[in-house]
Amino acid sequence: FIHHELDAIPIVGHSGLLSYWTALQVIFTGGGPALIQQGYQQYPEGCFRIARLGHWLVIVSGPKHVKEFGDAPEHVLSFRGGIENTLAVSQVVGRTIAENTYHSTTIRGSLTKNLQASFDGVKEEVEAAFDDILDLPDTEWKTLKMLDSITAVVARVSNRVFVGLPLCRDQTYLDNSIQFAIDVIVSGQIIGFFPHSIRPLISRFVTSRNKSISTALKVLGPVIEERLAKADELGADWEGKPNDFISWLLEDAIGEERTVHNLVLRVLSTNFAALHTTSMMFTHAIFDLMTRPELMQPFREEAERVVAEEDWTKNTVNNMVKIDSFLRETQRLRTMAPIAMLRKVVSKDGFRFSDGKFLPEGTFTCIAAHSMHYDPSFRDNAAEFDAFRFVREREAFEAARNPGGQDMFKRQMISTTADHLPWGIGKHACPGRFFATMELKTMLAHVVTHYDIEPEVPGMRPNDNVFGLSTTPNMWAKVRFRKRAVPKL
Ligand code: HEM
Repeated sequence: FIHHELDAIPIVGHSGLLSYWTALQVIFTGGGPALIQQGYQQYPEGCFRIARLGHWLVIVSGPKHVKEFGDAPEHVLSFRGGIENTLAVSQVVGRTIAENTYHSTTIRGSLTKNLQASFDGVKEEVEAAFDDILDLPDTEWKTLKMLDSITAVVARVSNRVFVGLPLCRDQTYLDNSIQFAIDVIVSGQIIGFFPHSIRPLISRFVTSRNKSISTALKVLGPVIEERLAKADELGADWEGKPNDFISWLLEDAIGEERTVHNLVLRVLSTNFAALHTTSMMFTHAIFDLMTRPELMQPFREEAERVVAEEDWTKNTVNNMVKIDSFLRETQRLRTMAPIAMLRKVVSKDGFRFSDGKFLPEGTFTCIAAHSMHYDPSFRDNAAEFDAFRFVREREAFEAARNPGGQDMFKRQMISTTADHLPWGIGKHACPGRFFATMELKTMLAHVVTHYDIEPEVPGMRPNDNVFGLSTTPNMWAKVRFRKRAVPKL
């Protein structure tokens, strides 16, 4: 905890020996979000630090700092360094994944370019997955554990594009992909408590990841083996090649990445990044919708109108502006953590903001995203859930005679701005956000047109779960679903 170069940065919580007490409180008592909010109120445009076990975490706020933070290159502010410290990726998943993130390029490039082409599969899988997983044969109410049900739907829909049919409906494959992420987080955090020098030793005892990797090798391995064999035999563009994420990965994979083992790890890692993030976000959206029943009708009307105009296409989903605004508002208020964009300063010259604030090499740092989202200086009634906030902002841009201009995009779900950080911003902004947005909007349009929903306890939004510095929608909460008598779409 002694790091004199950080002396200029104020401490929130205890300092000295008692800083361990603060660090333990953050881990075990759920006090992290309140501590960060307290720091933010004291230093809204600046930075402060809180104690974590064994190091300080410098928390930065204000759009100007955020912009400079997001633009900093990897060799100065390292995304990988941040993740490695919390999840020990190189030990838990493997060195190749930690050192080479080419799958992010495939996600940002090929997956995004193929959204239109993937749409029919996504739509079909949304329908089939909700049918199978909610399992509502008639129009009676059924009470469902929401996060589990939604995770099961998201796993199927995402994997329709990642690995295609029939594997995207294979229960062993799906359960394993969901479990892999949980294994990584749990074992990564255990290993992360130990100093780097003994992590390889500790990781031998934290073996669950080996189990999920070997299961994935059994179920997904043969599919990848066949694709590699076809590419070797018939060339990269063989006739009948499926248009899915495995094929796109193979187009980008070179050298040691073209082995079954390493490609299986890439698909697992993509699932890791995609499944729980999307499921938690959609569960939050369901909680927000069920406690605001007045939103059902406008959403139904919008979905029915745009589909009537041009049937179901990716473009139809783009035109659902109310649903887009609602989901963006859910994301704004229900961040996955009080902080975002964890980084490690890896340049030996440290990192200096333009106003002179300095972070030395080795510092862990992040943004007070949640507090910024709730800050009334960035938006009116910031603490209030306003489903149509971004519809109005889009209309205001149109009225300002800038239709289709850059500003229009700034209020859409996919866009990142320095005061709206659910996807991060800058160099590492989520590359899967275009896919996630299409998936989430299609799912929500499907839910509102096919079901009625109600909270298990009338009017009550379940409280979030807080674990250290992460928050999730309530994992145990249940929601009542009923098939609409006459589904319109
Ligand atoms: C609602 C769903 C999602 C949310 C809220 C979300 C959020 C984020 C955030 C906050 C980051 C980190 C930004 C940073 O630290 O600067 C990130 C990174 C990432 N996300 Fe997402 N994500 C979602 C869905 C997805 C999906 C569907 C995929 C894959 C198809 C994906 C792939 C990734 C990858 C690979 C990275 C690392 C980027 C890099 O290496 O630079 N995400 N995401």
